[in-house]
Amino acid sequence: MKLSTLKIADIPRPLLLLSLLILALSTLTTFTARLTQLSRQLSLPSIRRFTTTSPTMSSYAKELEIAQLAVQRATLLTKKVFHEKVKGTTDKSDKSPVTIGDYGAQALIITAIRRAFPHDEIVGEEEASDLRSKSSLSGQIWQLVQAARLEDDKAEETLGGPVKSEDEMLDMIDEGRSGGGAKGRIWALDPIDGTKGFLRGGQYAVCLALMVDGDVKVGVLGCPNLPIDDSAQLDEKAGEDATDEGNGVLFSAVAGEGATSRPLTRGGLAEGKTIHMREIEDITQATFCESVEAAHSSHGDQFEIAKKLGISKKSVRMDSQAKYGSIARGAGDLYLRLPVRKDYQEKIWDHAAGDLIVREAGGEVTDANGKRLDFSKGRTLSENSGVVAAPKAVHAQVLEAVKSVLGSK
Ligand SMILES: Nc1ncnc2c1ncn2[C@@H]1O[C@H](COP(=O)(O)O)[C@@H](O)[C@H]1OP(=O)(O)O
Ligand SMILES: [Mg+2]
Ligand SMILES: [Mg+2]
Ligand SMILES: [Mg+2]
Repeated sequence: MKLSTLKIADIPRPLLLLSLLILALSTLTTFTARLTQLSRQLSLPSIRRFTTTSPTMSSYAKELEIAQLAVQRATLLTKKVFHEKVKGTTDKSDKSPVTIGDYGAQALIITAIRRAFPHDEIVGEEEASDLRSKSSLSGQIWQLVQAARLEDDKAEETLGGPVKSEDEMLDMIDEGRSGGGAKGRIWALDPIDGTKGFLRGGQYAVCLALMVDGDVKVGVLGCPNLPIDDSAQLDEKAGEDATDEGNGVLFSAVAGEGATSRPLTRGGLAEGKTIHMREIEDITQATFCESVEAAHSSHGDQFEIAKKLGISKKSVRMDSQAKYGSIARGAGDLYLRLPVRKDYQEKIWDHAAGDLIVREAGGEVTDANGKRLDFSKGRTLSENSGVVAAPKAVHAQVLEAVKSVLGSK
């Protein structure tokens, strides 16, 4: 029989039904993929939820993978600098320290974001102007950036390959200049949070978060010096004499999908585990975390708040957003950060990832007035004052103690 004379009636029924089924399935798949893409572009969470076909398929799967791999790769560089005696430390205009580790990690992470999401904005802590006039420092960073490769070709390919030249590296650092705001997709990046801890041999974190229309949707924290074991409880020495030997954890969260921890590796991503905050039956037994640096939060107020709650255990002093990660996995319970100075505005990159990870692990994060942290106001949390993070069930009780101590000052 000639093909041109083939009639539908001549095709065997089972074959016809099978062809129709394949056609219907492929049309549905294309339609669903297009709808997901459209909803992402328009930031329509309701459509996105509807089109997510399986509960294990994340709404921000690609963003999460890139963010985790980029942070993991950057920790290869920061770990190397952590072990160097000389860390290329300089002072910024606000007198805070910055090292070759901070610049190198920012260059690596921004390069990965630029390759995967060329239209997204980035709010990064560092900028390259000082490096452009200090060529020896820039050269040292370039050596480190070239050496920081994941030992997994597929992972490197996912990240879009290495930084191409020293000039590109400087340009990438400067791509973190966005002013932030309430519209669109904006990444918040702190390449080394807790630089003072990093220099002292304490805890530090590589922090990255994606905000969409001012809301944090994806958060990743790389903490090379925290124990891998989620159940390792913090003691008062946890923030001191830290090392990455046998340690290193990568925390992550996607809005509405929970929080996860996995060991940091030198290659691809390790298997992750869901993490939860600890359920506190008796607040007097809670472990509370605070900054090491007395200039960053009020140790005096925090002591009074703990006393008011009946907590007699000494606080755990620890640098960086490692505090958020630690309470999110129940290694500690509370994180208090009460302002020392009225004029200091917290930076979004110091809180975005940690805020989401704690909330997704069953916690509540507000400022000292009980307001949610507002990441939509630009590079700083200008509408907030301090941070109070606690398991949901006891947050109101903790906040009451905060208000009572601050109100009586
Ligand atoms: N006066 C301050 N109050 C609160 N945080 C501060 C203050 N000065 C600096 N910081 C920030 O605290 C963060 C470290 O927090 P922690 O003490 O919990 O480790 C750093 O990112 C640092 O920002 P930066 O160094 O970028 O200026
Ligand atoms: Mg920081
Ligand atoms: Mg920093
Ligand atoms: Mg800094």
